[in-house]
Amino acid sequence: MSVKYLFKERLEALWNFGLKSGSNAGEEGEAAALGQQGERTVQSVIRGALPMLKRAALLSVFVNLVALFPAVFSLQVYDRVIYRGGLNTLVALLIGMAILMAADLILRSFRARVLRVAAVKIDGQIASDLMNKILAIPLRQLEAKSTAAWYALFKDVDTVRVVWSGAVAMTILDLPFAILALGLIATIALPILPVVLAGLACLASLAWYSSGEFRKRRVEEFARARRRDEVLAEVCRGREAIKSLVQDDSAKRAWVSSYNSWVQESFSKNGELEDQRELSTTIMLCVNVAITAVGAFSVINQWMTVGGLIASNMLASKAIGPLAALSGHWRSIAHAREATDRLNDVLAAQEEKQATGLSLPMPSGALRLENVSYQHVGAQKEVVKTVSAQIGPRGLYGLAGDNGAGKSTLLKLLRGLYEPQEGRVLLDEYDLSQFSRVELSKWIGFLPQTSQLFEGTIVDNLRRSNPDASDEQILLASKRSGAHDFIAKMPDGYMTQVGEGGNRLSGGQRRRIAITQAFLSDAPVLLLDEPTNDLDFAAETHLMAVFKSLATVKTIVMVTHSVRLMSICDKIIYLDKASKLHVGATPEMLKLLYGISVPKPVAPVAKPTVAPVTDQSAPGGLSSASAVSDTDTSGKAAQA
Ligand SMILES: Nc1ncnc2c1ncn2[C@@H]1O[C@H](COP(=O)(O)OP(=O)(O)OP(=O)(O)O)[C@@H](O)[C@H]1O
Repeated sequence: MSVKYLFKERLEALWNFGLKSGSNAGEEGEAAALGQQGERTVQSVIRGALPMLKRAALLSVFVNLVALFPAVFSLQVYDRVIYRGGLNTLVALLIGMAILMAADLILRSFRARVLRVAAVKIDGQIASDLMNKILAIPLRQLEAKSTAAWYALFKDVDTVRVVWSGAVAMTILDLPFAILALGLIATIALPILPVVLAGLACLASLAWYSSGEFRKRRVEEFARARRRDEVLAEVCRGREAIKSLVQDDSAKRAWVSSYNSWVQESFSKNGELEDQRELSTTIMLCVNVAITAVGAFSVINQWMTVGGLIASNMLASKAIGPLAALSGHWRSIAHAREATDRLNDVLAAQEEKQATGLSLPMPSGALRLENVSYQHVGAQKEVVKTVSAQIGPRGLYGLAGDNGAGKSTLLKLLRGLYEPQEGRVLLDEYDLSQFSRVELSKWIGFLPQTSQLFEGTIVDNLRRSNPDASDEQILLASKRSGAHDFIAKMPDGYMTQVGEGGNRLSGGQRRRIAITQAFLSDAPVLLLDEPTNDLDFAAETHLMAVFKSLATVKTIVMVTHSVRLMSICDKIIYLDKASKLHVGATPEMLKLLYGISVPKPVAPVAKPTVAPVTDQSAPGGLSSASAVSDTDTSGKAAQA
């Protein structure tokens, strides 16, 4: 290693004050973002940043010491240079001050840099812990808060970071040095000391008076700002409904009400704060005037020098400045404390089941509900109450029931997304509650009721649900869902950008991509929530054949209100209003429920457009090229 390199390394270490270089700090943040850090609280993250904060405090010692020198300089200039005509002394003092000013600049920029790195560490770790936590919290807990409330937690991270590494931290670091300035005043201008102490007492009372929110542990303005943001988020999400159903007035009313509530509080509180700020400025001015008056009297009586008067005026602002600034920082501190409590609550929240790590054989796909009950957060009663049923292995099951009967909830219980409060859900002999969500995804494919795509290309979205999927698997799943037809016709094909939430695609196109995602799993169980919603007749026809074919090797349970779709099911599971499950063969159930006979043929199941699917446990499974033929979705078969 060359001397030059060593020197450079030492210099970098000195510049970084023993911290890792900027790029390493980034890597640290990245590692944290990937969830490689253990569980934490906000306090433990701050403790982790303490070495940096201590370095900033150490630098503050030097910064504050250097900051006393201009006063000493003035003292020397007035008392020695002017009275004795000591030009040489002036030059020497000027050189000394130039060196000190340069040192001051370097120390300040070091301190700012150390605080910046501390900010990255604090923000990076809390934000990544929060993100990991949000991803690990059970769906039930996630649903208990609004989207905007989860989003606001990241603003809380900003608040904590700013307080610990911004102006508030600097003020707190500067506070103890008021004593140093007072000591110097006592040495060079003792008669001035009582005036400064009186000023300090006034400012301390003001700081105490203005700390109401800090003492109450609540900043009302920010609580109202969060409510305003929640309304705003809802208005933005519902923009299509607002436009098409002309809900402008109600949207505006909701926004105006939340906005007014926030603005009223903000206006009155900020008015109070401004008054306090003005008062502290007036107190400081009064202190200056009093110092000059008392100083002049003392100089006349030769109790102190003119230099002492000038210097003590400068020192007084050093002594009382941080305390004056503190009155303006209380709300930030109070807000940071509230934010810390909120973040700690979330960081301590119970997580989903961790992976067992066991490599178990693929189940056959037999689902069993044993006296399962489930109640949503905030609901009055159970939506599913002591239900039992045996589903599969293999076969196509239609899950029917009135709106709000609990079908989607039941499907999520079967997927292990909700854990029953009573009873068990079993897949073969395994209780689902022992496995992680990721482990279950290998056994159970799922299609949610609403299709949610994310910004990016079609293929990015497909890979989200199975990052290991090969191009062939993606192609086959797309052909199976019927998505390939429209994707292939797009100018950018699978690389087409879908836009925010998939808004550049039609509802039916989004649905087909969501179905492709479900098909990308090689699981023996497929749970589909209203799969053919938004689909045209031909696409539904195509999928009916696919489902029928897949059901020879998989257990498929689909929630549906479509009698056409129900008619191809082997069995219908009906969830009634009293949360009772009725399972029966399709013809009998359709007659019983809707008073209709199965129209024959409803779907072209006699001549499937999908080749029979081989046992999915065999290598290839869904990806088997023979499983799907290039399907005609024109609906000709249905018309036949
Ligand atoms: N996240 C939730 N928090 C609180 N209550 C919920 C939640 N999700 C659903 N519910 C309630 O549970 C009940 C069943 O909802 P679910 O979505 O399971 O019904 P569904 O049978 O699928 O209805 P639909 O046919 O209309 O889709 C409804 O009364 C609903 O209000």
